[in-house]
Amino acid sequence: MLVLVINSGSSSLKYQVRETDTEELLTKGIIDRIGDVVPDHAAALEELAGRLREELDGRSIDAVGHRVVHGGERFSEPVLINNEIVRSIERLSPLAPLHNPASAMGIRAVHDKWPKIPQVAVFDTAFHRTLPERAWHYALPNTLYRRYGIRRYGFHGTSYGYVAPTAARFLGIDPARFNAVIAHLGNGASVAAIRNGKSIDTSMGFTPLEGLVMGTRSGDVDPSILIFLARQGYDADTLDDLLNRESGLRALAGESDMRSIETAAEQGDERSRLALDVAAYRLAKYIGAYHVAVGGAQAVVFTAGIGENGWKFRQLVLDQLGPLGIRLDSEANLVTGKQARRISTEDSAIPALVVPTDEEEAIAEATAAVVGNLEQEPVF
Ligand SMILES: Nc1ncnc2c1ncn2[C@@H]1O[C@H](COP(=O)(O)OP(=O)(O)O)[C@@H](O)[C@H]1O
Ligand SMILES: CC(=O)OP(=O)(O)O
Ligand SMILES: [Mg+2]
Repeated sequence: MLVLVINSGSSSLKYQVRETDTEELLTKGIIDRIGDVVPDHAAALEELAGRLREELDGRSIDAVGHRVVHGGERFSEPVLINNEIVRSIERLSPLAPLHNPASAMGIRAVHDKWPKIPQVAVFDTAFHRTLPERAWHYALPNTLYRRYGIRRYGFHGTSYGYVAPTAARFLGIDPARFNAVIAHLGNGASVAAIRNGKSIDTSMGFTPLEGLVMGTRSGDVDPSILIFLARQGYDADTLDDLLNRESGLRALAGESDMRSIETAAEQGDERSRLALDVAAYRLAKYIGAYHVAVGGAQAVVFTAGIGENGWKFRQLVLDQLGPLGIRLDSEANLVTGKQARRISTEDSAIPALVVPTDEEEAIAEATAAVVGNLEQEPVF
């Protein structure tokens, strides 16, 4: 089945076309500067359609799979999209302001352009539906959960669902018996505690803001800071911008891209060094905590842009994990590439791994599975 995978961001649309029967990647690319050079998602889709006509040699797409970040409590599996499902994704927009609105626009644009192609939504939150209540319930009045759905949801689940079994198989462990701590470190970053192959805790919460230091997001802060700032006159939109777009590495180093920060730190820039320190220390603490949560991890796994490529950042984190008996193999840590690999020494008490994620492949497969099982023509 020829599946177009779309990962819509607020200002970009990343796409891949995959033949799921042969696992072949036919083409991939990104259309960025939506809202600027490209006016909107409909225009981005026109651009994409033009590119696909050239790149696919007249072959036509059978299904479209979308990454949708927030699925709330409703979605625990990939679903065939219809109008009611898009509205449900739109209703969840306040809970993932950087992500859900773009997904909904992408879905509507595809429907307007190719009304007959079945579309599937694959949710970042779905993999975390196994969190026990003690992990998802905040210590807040229960009315907030009942009235607004305020609880921990967790994100990057499509990635964890792909990386966890891959890491288990790499180590020769049954994926259903695998205990691990996995760090997904991209623009957004989170950690997941995996016990018996399932998510039992994760650092992102009600929205993708809690937890680690990210490119432009603060991660954990004392909530009183917000109360204090509100009393200074900061309104909700200003706080949203502050925490989601102007904090994290950007606030500490003046720059949100890890490559530039590592280079600047190398050249002696103090702010960049502090940014790396704050981010690595936060992650090391989470790994220690989740080692306890999973009842003893059989592996610590790094994935996504920084996790797969940022060897200096990995070193900063792993150098703090001596108390867990983890020993970094500095040479293995320099190996690059798309293969799963061990970066700890033979005598490390827990293996540290790099396992490249492939959210698009996971989305393509999930999409083909949903569409392959349809008994009748879908109605949007
Ligand atoms: N060689 C590298 N060394 C260090 N960091 C890298 C390297 N390549 C990519 N990154 C970092 O990975 C991050 C982006 O990760 P990615 O998973 O692509 O993010 P997203 O999918 O959330 O946009 C950026 O901070 C980028 O600087
Ligand atoms: C959920 C999330 O933060 O996604 P991303 O890392 O793609 O921003
Ligand atoms: Mg990502």
